[in-house]
Amino acid sequence: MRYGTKDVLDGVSFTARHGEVLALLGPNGAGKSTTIEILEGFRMRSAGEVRVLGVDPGRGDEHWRARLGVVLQSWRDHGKWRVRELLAHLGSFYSAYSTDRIRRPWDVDDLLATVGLTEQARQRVSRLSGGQRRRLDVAVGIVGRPELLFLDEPTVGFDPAARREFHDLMHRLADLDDTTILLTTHDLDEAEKLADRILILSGGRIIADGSADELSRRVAGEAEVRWTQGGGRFVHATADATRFVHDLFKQYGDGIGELEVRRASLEDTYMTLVYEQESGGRGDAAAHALEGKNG
Ligand SMILES: Nc1ncnc2c1ncn2[C@@H]1O[C@H](COP(=O)(O)OP(=O)(O)OP(=O)(O)O)[C@@H](O)[C@H]1O
Repeated sequence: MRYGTKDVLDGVSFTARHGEVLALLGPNGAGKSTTIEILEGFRMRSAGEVRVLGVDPGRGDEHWRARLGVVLQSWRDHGKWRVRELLAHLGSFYSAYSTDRIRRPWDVDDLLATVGLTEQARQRVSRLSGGQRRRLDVAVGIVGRPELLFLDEPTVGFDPAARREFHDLMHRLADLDDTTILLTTHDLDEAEKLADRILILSGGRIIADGSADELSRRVAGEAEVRWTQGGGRFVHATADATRFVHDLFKQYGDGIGELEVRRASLEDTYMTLVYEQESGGRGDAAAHALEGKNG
């Protein structure tokens, strides 16, 4: 993707498998929204090849669009509508695209309960709180029972309970309905909890692609083992924590207390990779190492 003379995406290449949850991470301005907008068919790429549900998004028709769900970063229309009316209205668009396998749209009362807006059903959209508004955005995105769902920073403004409910909903969509989900987030904890696979975009390129575990193991390498023994506290860094703990118990048995194994968090991994890329250092090398291991 090129804006004017500036390349903002370069060589971005990935495949999402059916029913997979993918999180797109990266610093501000990395190109996450641009990537998602190209896949949604909202923005025409300058070059390259894209297929979404088998179709080039630049040429997607209404039938194709009805199979997608989109939750945008900020969506501030329809303030005068009441919540239930708005969902019923938007849902009615999808009934023509109902199939034997996927009944469209989602029953409105079921959907309201699912996103936790039953009590607000008769309220005007303009009177909702920020978090309730975001729940409505999610409801709008899934009312057509999409096969593929795009979410751009879905949980900004959610309280911890709403965040957890949202994570449960995403798991349900992916596990029960086989929905493929692509989301962007700046919340690394969220990415770790939700995503089967994480893509890190930095400077318009994908610098890492793998599960949270794979990324932390391959990049940071070492885990930290802590324990107490004979009144002392110990810390040891090792690439093979399982074997180390096994040997530790073999040697000291019941003498070991307060055992703790800490892998590098996704945040550690993310910071390392992005720093390497931004400093023009080993980012590419790390990405290639990952690609090689992903095989
Ligand atoms: N319409 C546009 N015209 C010119 N440049 C643009 C346009 N839209 C985005 N850009 C530039 O493209 C780059 C990628 O922007 P994008 O919004 O995709 O990043 P992002 O990763 O989603 O960032 P954020 O985390 O801040 O939402 C940025 O440098 C931005 O300034």
